[in-house]
Amino acid sequence: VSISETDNFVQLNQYRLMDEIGKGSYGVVRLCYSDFDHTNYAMKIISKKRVMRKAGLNLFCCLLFDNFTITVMITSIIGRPGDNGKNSGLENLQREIAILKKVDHPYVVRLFEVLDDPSEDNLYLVFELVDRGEVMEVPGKPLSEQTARKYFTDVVLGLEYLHYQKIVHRDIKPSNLLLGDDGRIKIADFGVADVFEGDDALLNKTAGSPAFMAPESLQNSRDKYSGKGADIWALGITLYCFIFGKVPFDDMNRMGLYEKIRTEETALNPQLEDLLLRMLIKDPNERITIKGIKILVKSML
Ligand SMILES: COc1ccc(C(=O)/C=C\Nc2cc(OC)c(C(=O)O)cc2Cl)cc1
Repeated sequence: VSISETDNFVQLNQYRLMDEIGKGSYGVVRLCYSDFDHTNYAMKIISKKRVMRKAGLNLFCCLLFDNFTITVMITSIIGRPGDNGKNSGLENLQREIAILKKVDHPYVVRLFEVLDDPSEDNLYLVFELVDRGEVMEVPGKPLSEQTARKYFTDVVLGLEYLHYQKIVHRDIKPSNLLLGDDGRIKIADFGVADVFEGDDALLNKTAGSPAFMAPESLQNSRDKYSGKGADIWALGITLYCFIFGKVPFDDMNRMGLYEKIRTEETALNPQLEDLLLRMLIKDPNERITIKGIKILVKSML
């Protein structure tokens, strides 16, 4: 990887890096332009050190002699029982890249190239640019029902493809759904995705974003839970976000949030829906009255 800092932009091989267009726990995504094919791409920049640290690896120590940097990687993988160390940072990264190389579907983001200079901390993933970025902000402006249904259908087909390929995504949420100029959705971010054998992934650790975690993944029992089922739950929370512009379960405190996910009925309970429908009856003679509303609300409380 030849890196040149001329003027005020970075050139990586044929790619000229431009504005930052995405940011997350993984690192940043920058818009980049290729001199080869005169096309824009999205470049995800991942710090290998940060990935290692995040995976609970000990620090490596770097001894500097003269101008040589002899990096002695003294790492001890703090594996959790049953992890058999597969969660070390670089294994995570290799798994993510292997999955990205395997997927090929109109509703899943496409990886074109990986630029990895062993002597460099950064790893560069070159993706197709999905022009309009994240489908929506959460909390944010709800989508119209028609738009919500359109996007939801794309995600369902994209997720069906991933499950068919024996991949569970494990972090389905609006910020990982990118919107193209063609109005189609692409599922992105396989940072915590997993491949499985047989009919389903049997998981025992949580992953992804707390507000989208399935209740069965938050039980204190050691029982394993279905990876596909957890993706479907996250898809449900995502659809709720499309319609209401916010997540159904929220709490300042992580434990409080988990309790709500485990126990609280989804705010859109049938009675609320029933009340809404009765208030929105076109025919005023059929429409619910204040008296009727008070009876319904009382039965809801
Ligand atoms: C306003 O215009 C915009 C156009 C494109 C973007 C954009 O692309 C953002 C994130 N992109 C990505 C993120 C990923 O993970 C977190 C992955 C992955 O790891 O699969 C791939 C991509 Cl592309 C943003 C704004």
